[in-house]
Amino acid sequence: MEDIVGSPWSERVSGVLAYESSKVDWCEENYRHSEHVVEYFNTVSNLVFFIISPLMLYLLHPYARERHLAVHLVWLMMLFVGVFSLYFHMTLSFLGQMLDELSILWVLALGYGLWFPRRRFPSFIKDRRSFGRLVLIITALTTVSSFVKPTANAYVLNVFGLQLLYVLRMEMKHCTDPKALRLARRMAALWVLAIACWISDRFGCAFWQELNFCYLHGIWHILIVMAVAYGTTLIAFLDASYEIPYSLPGIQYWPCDQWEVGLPHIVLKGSTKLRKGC
Ligand SMILES: CCCCCCCC/C=C\CCCCCCCC(=O)N[C@@H](CO)[C@H](O)/C=C/CCCCCCCCCCCCC
Ligand SMILES: [Ca+2]
Ligand SMILES: [Zn+2]
Repeated sequence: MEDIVGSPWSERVSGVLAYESSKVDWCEENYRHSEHVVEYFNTVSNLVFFIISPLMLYLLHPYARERHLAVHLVWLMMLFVGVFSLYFHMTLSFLGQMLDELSILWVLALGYGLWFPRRRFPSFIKDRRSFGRLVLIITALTTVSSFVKPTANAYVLNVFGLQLLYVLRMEMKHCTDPKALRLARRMAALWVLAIACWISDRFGCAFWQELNFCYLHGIWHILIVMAVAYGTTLIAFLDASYEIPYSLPGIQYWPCDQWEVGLPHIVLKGSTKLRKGC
């Protein structure tokens, strides 16, 4: 028994679970508010995932019901990203870092598989099913290679994020709906603010420590979840306009549509019975 406990394998397992076993450490001072939570504000700020994800699941339900219930997996997985991100900042463990980063990778992959516009598929891809398989293979390979140099993972994810924004920009070129254009501008503004916080926390920590303001990574959590809420609604709107145009998709804001304040979502103004009858 002692042999098993003392084996290199069990040492390795407890190593990856150990507090501060990750090589990544954000600007916020460690153990400032609690001896059990390494980065307190960075941990607590993940609550935004648990507020926004259920709301988005509820708000996108009419679109998901009409298009495909698998759409719900995106915000269900965002809940897991929130859990893993919370665990990572609470412990700064290597396991926490990998769960946090790999869950983001798989949400991005799911989003690509579900929503990547059909007309932009590579020429050798026939349908969405084959495209899904290609995304699955690339994601599985990226998952394995993420263990080679874990400190590079976050940068790779940001490159995937940039590619996603490029696809969205290309798609918006054909869009004339003023509400969708405003939504796209807001999403871009949120993303720019979010990434500025992420980079500043990573590379400008000495400056922020002088100002005694080390909360930028926590603010990134809040802004990026809002950017994803705006981005997924925009992609869902474009997808519905091409794939289920009879449903006459529109964009509305919850709780206040008049002022366009809050969370955006899709409303389907067209009759779905019409399609089923034809
Ligand atoms: C046509 C494709 C549609 C794809 C839709 C995909 C929707 C989900 C996209 C991204 C999920 C991002 C979740 C962010 C969680 C943050 C957790 C975190 O802070 N982790 C850090 C460590 O604590 C880690 O260093 C962060 C790494 C960088 C992550 C980069 C994510 C890129 C997000 C791009 C979002 C653009 C907005 C538009 C979304 C539709
Ligand atoms: Ca820290
Ligand atoms: Zn984080």
